[in-house]
Formats: sequence, C-alpha cells, structure tokens
Amino acid sequence: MPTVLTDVFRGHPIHLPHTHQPDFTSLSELPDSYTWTSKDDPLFTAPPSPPDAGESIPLIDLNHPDAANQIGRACRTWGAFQIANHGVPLELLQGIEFLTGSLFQLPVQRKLKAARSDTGFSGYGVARISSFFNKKMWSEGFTITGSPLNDFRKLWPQLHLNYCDIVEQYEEQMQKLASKLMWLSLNSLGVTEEDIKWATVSSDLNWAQSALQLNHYPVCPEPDRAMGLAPHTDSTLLTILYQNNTAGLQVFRDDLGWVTVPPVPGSLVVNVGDLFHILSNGLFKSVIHRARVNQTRPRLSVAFLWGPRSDIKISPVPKLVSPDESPLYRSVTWTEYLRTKATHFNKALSMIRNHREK
Ligand SMILES: C=C1C[C@]23C[C@H]1CC[C@H]2[C@@]12CCC[C@@](C)(C(=O)O1)[C@H]2[C@@H]3C(=O)O
Ligand SMILES: O=C(O)CCC(=O)C(=O)O
Ligand SMILES: [Fe+2]
Repeated sequence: MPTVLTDVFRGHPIHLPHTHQPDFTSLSELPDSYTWTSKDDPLFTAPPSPPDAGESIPLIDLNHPDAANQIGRACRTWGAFQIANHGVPLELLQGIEFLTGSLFQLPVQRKLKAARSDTGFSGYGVARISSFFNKKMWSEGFTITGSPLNDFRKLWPQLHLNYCDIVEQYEEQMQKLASKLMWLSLNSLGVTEEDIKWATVSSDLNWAQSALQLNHYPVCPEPDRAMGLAPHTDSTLLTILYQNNTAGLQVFRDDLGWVTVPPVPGSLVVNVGDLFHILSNGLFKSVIHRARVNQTRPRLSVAFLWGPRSDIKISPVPKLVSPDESPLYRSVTWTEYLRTKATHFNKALSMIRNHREK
C-alpha cells in the first residue's frame, strides 16, 4: 500500500502550540513575538521591487494559442504566473472563498476542535514551517487531504455536507487544471507523454494526489513589522493558489527582490514547486514566495498543493539531461521529499542534489 499524505508526518511529530494564538482582533500593538527583523529572516528587508517598475509575474490567457510557450517561459524565469480563462467556474471560486471565510470566522474554541495533531497532516493550526522561525506568523491555516468530513462535522454540525461538496468539486477542477498546466509547460520543453511513463494525460489522474491549504491573514496593527507566511518554496509539482481581492502574496527574484502579485479577480496564481524543479532537471524554478499582511483588510488564500502518488519516484526527465552530465537530482517520492523538508526546510533540495564527480 503506498503511503497517503495523511501518513506522511506520522513518524515526524512537530509540536506547534495552537492554543496560544493571540486574539488577533483585539491587539492594538504588535507583540514582540510577532515582530520580524532581518535577524529572523535574512530576506525580510530585501528591497521591494520599485512599484513603478511595473514588473510582476505574467498573466497568461489559457485560450491564447501561444499559452504553452508563455507558461514555459514563466516557469523558467519566475517559477510563477497567473492564469485567466482557466475554466474553473467563478461560482466555485466564490464558494471556496466563502467556505474559507466562514471557517476562520468560527470561534477559536470551535476551530480547535479540529486542531491538527503533532503527528497529523490535516486540520487547523499555524503553518508547518513555523518551527523553523523564531517569530510567529500573523496567520492561521487549515489543511485538508482526503475527505474533510470528520473535521467539517466538528466545525459545522449542521452545514458540513454542503461544505464537503464544495471542497470535492474544487479539488476535482484543480486536478484537471493542474495536469493540463503540467503538460503545457512540459510540452514547451519538448517533453511528451512517452518521456514520462507514470504521468500520461489519458490516465485518469490516478497517479496524482493533493492537499488544500486554507489561509487566513487577519488585519494587523503593524503590517510592516509582521509576517503573514514566511518565505518558502512549495514541496509540490505545482501549486494553484486562489487569493481574495487583498494583496499580500510576493515572489522573490534574485535580480528584482520582492515582487507583489496583484490580485486579478477570477484569475489563479500558479507556483512551480520543488518536485517540478527536480523533474525539469532544474530548468523550472521553484519560486520563493511569502505573504505579507494588511492593516485594514483581512486576506484569504486557498492553495491546491499537487503532487504524485506516494509510490512514484520523481527524477529529472532524461531528455532534459545532457548526455555528458549526470542528472542534477537523485530520485525521490513525494513522501520522502516532504519528510526531508520537514526536517531540513530550505536545505531539502540541496540534500538530494547529485554532486558532480569531476
Ligand atoms: C503537502 C504539503 C505541502 C506543505 C506541507 C504539506 C501540507 C501543508 C503544506 C504547507 C502549506 C503552507 C506553506 C507550507 C510551506 C507549510 O508550512 O505547509 C506548505 C508545505 C510545503 O509546501 O512544503
Ligand atoms: O497566502 C498566500 O498567498 C500564499 C500561501 C502559500 O504560499 C501556501 O499556502 O503555500
Ligand atoms: Fe506556498
């Protein structure tokens, strides 16, 4: 039996106290434990890209005949892009935003009934990467994998079935979209179905699995000194992110610094994750991103984290490795990678890198 995401962290307990969250709504000043400086995160004070530079990740129309090349270029230069005309019904985006809003509006005691356990994957809590930072993040999250029925019943004794239905429909749409995006970007590199046996388009997506991460960034009295979600790359093939109409997501580019990804109503943000970076032998960048917070408007986001089933080994596509070199990375399953990341965080990629003998 392949491992499922639910079991990934069974042998890797992390204790993240959820019970000492501040009452976000009543604070007028930022407590020291939430005040970030460059000592807490070396990129904290990296220069923001000048707003007038006007450069951000591209917005790509999926109906455009050249969409595949545009996506390929965005994966190489940014590791992220936004998409319009993606085919996901607007009502479904509104539905998942409504669900996320109502979840985080519940009283804290109710949310804690579905708290993520130390060895668990799903449930309510602070971001997993919190353990790698000294300061706390100004956010709360809820992770879903598999059926949310048990958790949702605790949160909403009456309405849980409606909400389960929304999650199911949302995941179904995201699955289809993610696989389409993966193939568009691979095709732009000349990689076709014959090159990746486990991931054929015609297979029923049985080779993939996913999680949903709901995020809430409450209004913050001193947003410039706080951090919503610290810089990280996603441990996925691709992540599809829905953000409400409050800005906060930023992506990092060595040459530009932090670049804000403006919310475009109805569009979705796509991030290249570490596994896609590995699969593309380093050609696609897994993008470093973070979320900042806001003084007047609460922010919500929903990340669809997408990867291969746990028995599938990901390694660089041979076609993308030049004949006189070894592949940049050795092969890993998603489970192995998530566990490496849970222990080594941003060193995880370098730990599976092949060292060139020469
Ligand atoms: C499938 C995944 C991917 C995880 C771990 C696990 C479940 C939750 C995901 C996130 C979501 C929030 C940011 C992140 C960095 C975090 O702390 O939890 C993500 C992490 C990763 O992409 O590494
Ligand atoms: O809230 C955001 O915009 C980013 C969320 C994110 O990066 C994640 O959930 O992995
Ligand atoms: Fe992320």
